This record gives sequence, structure tokens and C-alpha cells, in this order.
Amino acid sequence: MSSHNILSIAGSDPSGGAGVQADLKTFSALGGYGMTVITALTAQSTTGVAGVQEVPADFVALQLDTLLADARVDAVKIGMLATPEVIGAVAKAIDTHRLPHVVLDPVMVAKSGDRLLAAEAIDVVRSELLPRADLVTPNLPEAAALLGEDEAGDLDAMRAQAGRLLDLGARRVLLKGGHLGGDTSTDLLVAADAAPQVFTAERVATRNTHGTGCTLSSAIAALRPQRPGFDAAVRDAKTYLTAALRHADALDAGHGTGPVHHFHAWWPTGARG
Ligand SMILES: Nc1ncnc2c1ncn2[C@@H]1O[C@H](COP(=O)(O)OP(=O)(O)OP(=O)(O)O)[C@@H](O)[C@H]1O
Ligand SMILES: Cc1ncc(COP(=O)(O)O)c(N)n1
Repeated sequence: MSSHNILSIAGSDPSGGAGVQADLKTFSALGGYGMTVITALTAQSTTGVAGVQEVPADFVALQLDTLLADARVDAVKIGMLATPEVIGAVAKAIDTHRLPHVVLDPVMVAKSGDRLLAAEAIDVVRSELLPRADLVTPNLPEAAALLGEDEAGDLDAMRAQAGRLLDLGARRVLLKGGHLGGDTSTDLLVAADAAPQVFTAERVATRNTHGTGCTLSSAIAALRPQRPGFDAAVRDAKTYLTAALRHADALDAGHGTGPVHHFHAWWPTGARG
């Protein structure tokens, strides 16, 4: 079988831990062929974001239309979008090119606390992108911002908020519980037409968690064309992320919150599909 083309629409992180750099490493490790449309440059390291240079929306549209006039895309991961105008360009491309398996990571704030999405753009993510995504993967602060509510503090509150995100028009929601703390890290997958599923992994004792959200969403996009449904793709993506976290301390990529390790030798060939 020919390989799958996986497109990342996201920002650039020079430190290689998040953004399109993390996405490409993930796609390759999981057997996909990676493509990118870059929405913003960041000046960023493991210690934080020094600046953001947004790409004009019409140039994001030109990147998308040029690529998609030529190449088949089998799944899409959307990350940092920066402005309402860029969100509009991406929403239009999803419709025009009928993009399949769209995984939306609604990136708002970097782990370092720096803003990666204009505050006024949250309404546009809710109205333009949530209904167009096949799966949206918010962390707890992002879910709270999309709903205009306080952050969930336990699994019951996560269930309720995930349900309200479906009410807003999302097809499927993977609400990530990484911010809850504890010995395990638990995420909740809900869909309008299926029973909720809980995915729990050991919490890896590392400070190197830069790009965990980027890695999980791009692993889901890479695996979805190789799996029968999103539940199997999410299960295996979480296994991949947990292994990448376990190997993170082998890297020496800066002095702050370091990246996870996309070292594909530990990912069994059979699991690539
Ligand atoms: N220390 C850890 N050990 C194992 N899994 C973790 C750990 N930290 C986070 N995770 C998992 O990583 C994924 C992303 O976590 P989180 O909820 O922190 O999302 P995020 O804040 O969007 O990530 P990012 O800050 O990279 O955007 C989730 O599946 C979460 O359960
Ligand atoms: C370009 C880009 N995209 C996404 C993130 C979020 O990742 P994190 O929350 O781990 O900082 C980031 N820091 N930079």
C-alpha cells in the first residue's frame, strides 16, 4: 500500500519540540509522509516564546491551495493558527478541498504561558473550526475558554464539559486531562454517536513535556488512516506519546521545559499498521 500523506497546518517552533517540527517527527515515526502549511513563525526555545510573526492569511490560503491542487491528503492536524483571518482561510480550505480526518488541537497558550492565539480568535475557532473538525483535542484550559466556563477539576467535570463541547457542534472531543496532576494522565473521548471512552496512562516523571499536545494530535492524525476508527487511533497515539515522554530525558535540547523524544526504534513496526 502506498504511504499516507499527513498535513500539519501549524506554527514553527525553532526548538523542534512543538509546532510543525514536532508534527513532522511524529508523522515519520508512525509511518506517514509529512507535509506542512505554516501559519506563524515563533522565536521560541525550551524556556519560552520571545516573539511571534504571523503569516498573512492570503499566503496561508496560497500554501493550502497550491499544495492541495497537486497532492492527496489522507489526514490533517491543525495546531497554532494565531489570527481570526488565518482561521477563516483554513476553514475555507477544509470545505473547498473536502479534507478528511481533520484533527484540531485548539492551541491557545504555550506551556511557558505565552499567547499563541489572539484572544478575539477564540470565538472564531468555536464558530468556524469546531463544526468542521472530525476530532478536537483541547486541554482543560482550552476547553474552559471555548465554553466560557471554569476549568474542570475532575473526571466528572471533564465528562460534563466534553458533552457541552459536542453541543457546540464538535463531532468528537478528546478532552486531555494532563493538567489535572496525579499518578496517571487521563483523557476522555466523547462522540455524539458512541459511548465515552477513558484513556489512562502512567504519568511519566519528567519536566520535558514541551509539545505533548502537538505530538498527541499529530500521532492521532498519522494513525487514523491506518486504523478502523478514531478510538483505535487515540489509543495507539497515547501509547506513542507515553513512550516519547519516557525517552524525553535522553535529549539535551535546552535548559527549560524540554521536548519529548520521537525515537522510532522503540515503536514496534507491527504497530505502524
Ligand atoms: N507527565 C506526563 N506523563 C504522561 N502523559 C502526560 C504527561 N503530561 C501530559 N501527558 C499527556 O499528554 C497529552 C497532552 O497533555 P496536556 O493535557 O498537558 O495537553 P496540552 O496542554 O495541550 O499539551 P501542550 O502544552 O503540549 O499543548 C495528554 O494525553 C496527557 O494526558
Ligand atoms: C508553534 C507552537 N505550536 C504549539 C505550541 C504548544 O506547545 P506547548 O504547549 O507544549 O508549548 C508551541 N509552543 N509552539
